[in-house]
Amino acid sequence: MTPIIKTFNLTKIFGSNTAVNSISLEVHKGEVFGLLGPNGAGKTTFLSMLCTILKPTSGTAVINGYDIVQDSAMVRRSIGIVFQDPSVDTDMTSRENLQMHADLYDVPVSEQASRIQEVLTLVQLEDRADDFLNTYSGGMRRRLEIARGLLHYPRVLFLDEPTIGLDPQSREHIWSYIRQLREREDMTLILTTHYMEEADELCDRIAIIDHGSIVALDTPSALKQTVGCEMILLKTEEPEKLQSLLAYIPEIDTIRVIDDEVRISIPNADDELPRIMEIAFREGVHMSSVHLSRPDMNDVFMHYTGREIREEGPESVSRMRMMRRRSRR
Ligand SMILES: Nc1ncnc2c1ncn2[C@@H]1O[C@H](COP(=O)(O)OP(=O)(O)OP(=O)(O)O)[C@@H](O)[C@H]1O
Repeated sequence: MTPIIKTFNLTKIFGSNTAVNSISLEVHKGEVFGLLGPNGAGKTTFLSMLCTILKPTSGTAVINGYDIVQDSAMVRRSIGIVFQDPSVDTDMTSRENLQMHADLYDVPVSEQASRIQEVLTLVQLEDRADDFLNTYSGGMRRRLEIARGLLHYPRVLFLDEPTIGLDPQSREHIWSYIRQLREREDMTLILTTHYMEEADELCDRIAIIDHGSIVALDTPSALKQTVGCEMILLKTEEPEKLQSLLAYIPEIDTIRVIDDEVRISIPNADDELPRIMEIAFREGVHMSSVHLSRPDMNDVFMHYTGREIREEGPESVSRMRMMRRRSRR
């Protein structure tokens, strides 16, 4: 796999605070790569260095073959940025807004009209392209921001919390555009999110950042496997009988009885469940409930950071971040 981003001991220190601590990683071409971490973990600082908004204190990174410090102008041409703060001018239409950005980003004049149409179609805003943005919903504005980040054919698109504050339906739409981008535009996407489900659904690989360092990096399924096994929980009036019937199944890691429940720890619980049900049925063991549980990204996050992301709440996080950014300006 060809890396499109490589970071080498990338570090950012603010006074006595090491916000990003010597991060070295590779992002492959065509990947959707997620950054997860608690508040203040260093995600935005890491992204800001890659986007050439902040200079590293030490270390470096190469994007699309260009060094973020030496060749920052070429890095900027290679990337698109969709950051969280709403930055669209609501007294314009989508088409006018995109036209202005096509000029800013030096999209060749002969290609501008067709490219604008292309990105509008991609985010399904073509029917509303000539309406003023103050008539748009939050989800539509976010879609326009994505379209704008794509105008100049970037090789890498950075999305900071792309669906924060959106309703579930708008979120699903954004997910589907992100998937299409990878397919249609042969693009690499780096996103930060506070939604565990989003990271799980969208990302090929996820890096968990805590206190400025990467504490885990792998595919969502591999990360989940590191934190625990899948479980099948069967309630029955004959738990000991069921335990002895199932005990010989070689795939089972452990099988325990607690009260009226048989608890089976087993990899690939989905695949093994029909066989377990068949044995119980054949031997006449009646079950009052069958429950399948597997570790999710919340368990992974908790395992590696010692914190529950739900406690922080994405909306309050969003507000805090906006306030912080405004106070930095
Ligand atoms: N411009 C700055 N000046 C001083 N300290 C900063 C600056 N930007 C970030 N920091 C500090 O660096 C650390 C990392 O912040 P960063 O915004 O990168 O975290 P984050 O993971 O993006 O958090 P969140 O999810 O809350 O946005 C924090 O301790 C933060 O206070």
